Amino acid sequence: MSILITNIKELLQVRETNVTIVKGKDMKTLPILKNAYVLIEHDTIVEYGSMEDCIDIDADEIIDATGKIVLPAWCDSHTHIVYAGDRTQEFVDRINGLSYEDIANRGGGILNSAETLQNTSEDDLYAQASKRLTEVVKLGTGAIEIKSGYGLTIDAELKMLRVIKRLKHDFPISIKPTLLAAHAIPKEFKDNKSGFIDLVVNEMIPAVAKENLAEYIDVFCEKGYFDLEDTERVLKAGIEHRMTPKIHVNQFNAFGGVTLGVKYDALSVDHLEELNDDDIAVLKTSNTMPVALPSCSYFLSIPYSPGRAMIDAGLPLALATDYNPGSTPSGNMNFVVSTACIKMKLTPEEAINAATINGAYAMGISNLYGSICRGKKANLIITKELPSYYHLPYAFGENGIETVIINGEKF
Ligand SMILES: N=CN[C@@H](CCC(=O)O)C(=O)O
Ligand SMILES: [Zn+2]
Repeated sequence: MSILITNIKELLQVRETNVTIVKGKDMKTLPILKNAYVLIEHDTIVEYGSMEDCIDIDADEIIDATGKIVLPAWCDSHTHIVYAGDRTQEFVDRINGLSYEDIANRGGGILNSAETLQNTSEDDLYAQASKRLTEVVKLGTGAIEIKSGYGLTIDAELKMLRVIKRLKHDFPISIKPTLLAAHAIPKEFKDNKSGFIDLVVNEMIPAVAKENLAEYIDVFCEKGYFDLEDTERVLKAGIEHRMTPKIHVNQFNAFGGVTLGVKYDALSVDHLEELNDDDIAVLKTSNTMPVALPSCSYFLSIPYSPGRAMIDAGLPLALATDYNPGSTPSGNMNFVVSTACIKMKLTPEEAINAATINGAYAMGISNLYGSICRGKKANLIITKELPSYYHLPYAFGENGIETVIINGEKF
């Protein structure tokens, strides 16, 4: 099967060499080809170029993209898309004055989602997650990371990870599974946090590793959740079981989580709404990708991660949704890109780099995803007719996407 996309008004993120990360001022550059074509064979981008050179190319299907933009599908490197039910009541409680912290302190929040998930069958959980995943792929997501963390018991964490495994099997997009056992302290361990860490380290991580269900190990390193010592214990155990750290840090407080992540060579450190100069300095010495989650800031009305300062300091930056029932009930990467431009002052070029190639880096797949490059996977977005690619972040809330191609097939 081959597809030839012709007359593309603007072909974005075209890379002649297989660039796998973009940092600092290079993020301002988004290579673009005007009046272009792309040729896909099976699941791979095999050629692209100017329409002037598109002669004698035949394909099983030709898509005329006159007036339209083509770009790599979004790479969403941080989600909790496998969850049960919703937290709409907490949403209303927050409108009426409670904070995210107040809700967690009275036993709601993550514990609320964990209770619902524990009482949901694996099939039902799969059905709920698969509906969400279908929707986000239609919104242009072509690779995604999915975390556990609403189980908090061995059985329920395994249930979540098995659902992720089924999604991986049933969907054409790339899915990366993460074990986030240390997401909140279960009620039964309220006064025995170290007992819960023992359970995570001695039982959950080995059980998950035995079934090979997670590539990454995550911890919610935050005041009231897990401190540096807890985080270090979990990361070490994960690494011993061949999982790479990829952690939640600095959402509400900056107290050394970034340095710890870098010490253990985390693939990414995510959230970073509260970031200080030391954090930026240590990230500069590392291969760790900082990941910002602007829809979480929007939904919780908390500060936005200082993406502008990070890029100006020479760092790379990735953008992801954080799709989850409590802090970000949205998996729309288009909104993330818009919000990063509007609220974090990223240029459209920086935001698109952050949501494609750098998002792929934060999932360890930027050799195959995140740019238009010969030999890379054919995961592409074709927009509706648009005046220019600026309209993607500018016309926030509008769905500019017409077609999504995943692995060389229309989704
Ligand atoms: N902050 C920790 N975990 C999720 C939210 C969890 C929840 O509220 O359900 C996040 O990344 O925002
Ligand atoms: Zn998260």
